[in-house]
Amino acid sequence: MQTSKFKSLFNLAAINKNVIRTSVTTTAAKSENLKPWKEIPGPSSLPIIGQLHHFMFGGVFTNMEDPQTITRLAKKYGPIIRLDSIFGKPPLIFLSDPESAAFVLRSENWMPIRPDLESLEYYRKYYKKNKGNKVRTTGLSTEHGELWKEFRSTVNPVLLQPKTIKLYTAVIDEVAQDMIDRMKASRDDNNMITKDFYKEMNLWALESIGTVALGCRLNCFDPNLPAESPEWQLFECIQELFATSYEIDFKPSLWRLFATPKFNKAMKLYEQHENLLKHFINKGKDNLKNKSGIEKGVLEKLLEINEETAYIMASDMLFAGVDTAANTVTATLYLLANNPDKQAKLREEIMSRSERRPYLRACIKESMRLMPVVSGNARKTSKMYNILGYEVPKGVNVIFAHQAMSLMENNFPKANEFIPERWLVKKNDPLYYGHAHPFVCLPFGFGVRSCIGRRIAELEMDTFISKLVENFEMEWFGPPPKTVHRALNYIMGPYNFIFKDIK
Ligand code: HEM
Repeated sequence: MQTSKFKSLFNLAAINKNVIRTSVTTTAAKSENLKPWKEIPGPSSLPIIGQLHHFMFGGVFTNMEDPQTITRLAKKYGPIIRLDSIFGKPPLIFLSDPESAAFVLRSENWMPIRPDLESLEYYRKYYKKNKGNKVRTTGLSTEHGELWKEFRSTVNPVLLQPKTIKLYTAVIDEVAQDMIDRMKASRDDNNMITKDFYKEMNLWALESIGTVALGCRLNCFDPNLPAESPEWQLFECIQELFATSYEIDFKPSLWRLFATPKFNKAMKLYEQHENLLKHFINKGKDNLKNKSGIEKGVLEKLLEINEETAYIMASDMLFAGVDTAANTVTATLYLLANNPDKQAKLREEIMSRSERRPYLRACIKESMRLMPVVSGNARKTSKMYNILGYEVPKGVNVIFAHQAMSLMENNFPKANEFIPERWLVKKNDPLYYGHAHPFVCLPFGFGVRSCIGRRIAELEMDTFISKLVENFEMEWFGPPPKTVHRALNYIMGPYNFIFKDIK
């Protein structure tokens, strides 16, 4: 039981509301001093339909895909916003107060529950079981409690060891070089990529994570790959899965009450994904027979635990590691193309061939602050909280609005500008990132449940972005690309990049 009390020590200036904060949070709070959950500000609620009308024409959630929705709501309602239960989905709270976020995230750090991909959880826990499959642990993305903890403790030593990740340096470099060659070959006379840029970045990310999760090159870049090949099917299946899961997991949907056509489609796609992964893991196992070198890679180590662990982890890596890396690279390229001075500075660092590349790291961090692929982390409360004077009950999904907080001037000065230097300058510089509360910007999540693929993602992105900057002078024309918020923030284009060869 959490008993400690935190006092709020700093001002909240960014929000239009005057919120006088006395205490932040405590689970042992005296509830008589707290305002009830229903009084938390938020869109109005009607009898029976609750807040549903706000999702309809003209409502604040009509355009849920607008990444600025939470910023707008925070301006209107303040740092804590309530959304009631709709169609069986648990109620939701958006928090844009970093100290409260810190308290909840820390308090939930023993066995955190992250509300996420509910339809995938259903597929893994119930749909498979109904078909006669034994299901013990379903994976990091979908498991909670003791089973999650046990599984995470088993796979942490495999995925978080720098020595193991380093083994992939050469093959990740090979994938990046192949993608550069593919991009060079697909430019028109104006040095613009003629292929679908969104797909291209996703192909790069799938090919990269495939080397780790499946222990083999998928060869997705092969221009002669037939549409019915397992490689292409896997790529298409992942894209479709994300679109379908968004429709039923993140938008109001009745699938929790009965099997809707979209729900049935999602189950079919999850099944197809599983079968394709098993095919590729078998290919990876064959590769292991001809392996040279004694150091064991991720697939080999996971297979040593058992085959189910290798499959579950591969599935999670492909779910969590493709769109995330692809969108982060696209965002970084856009920001570099739009800021030629920063791009030139980065090129200088890369061309120096120094092993340390602090400016590259700073550019990626800054891109994840300004245009994050994950707009907010989330936890389901395992107990009652006092947040900013309100009683927040157990079982509520709390979304920490990191994207909104990261773009507030009181957290990061010149918040809307791309300034990688803020991650490198000293304390006495007003731009120094450390002046912001550490829970404002958490692109890889927090604590024991933070991103297990972080090291792999960093290796992939560092390698690919370095090669891009080394090979191309990147320019951008026209307005910024459109970004839509689904489960993640997706950069949808138009992709007005120009990739000129470096002379
Ligand atoms: C730029 C790339 C990426 C970003 C920004 C990112 C971000 C995140 C975030 C925010 C979480 C939730 C953490 C939390 O709840 O505290 C997460 C979880 C996770 N990520 Fe990543 N991720 C990236 C790439 C990857 C890659 C390449 C993999 C593949 C290995 C991966 C695998 C996972 C898995 C399996 C989880 C669930 C962990 C758990 O619940 O125990 N991610 N990621």
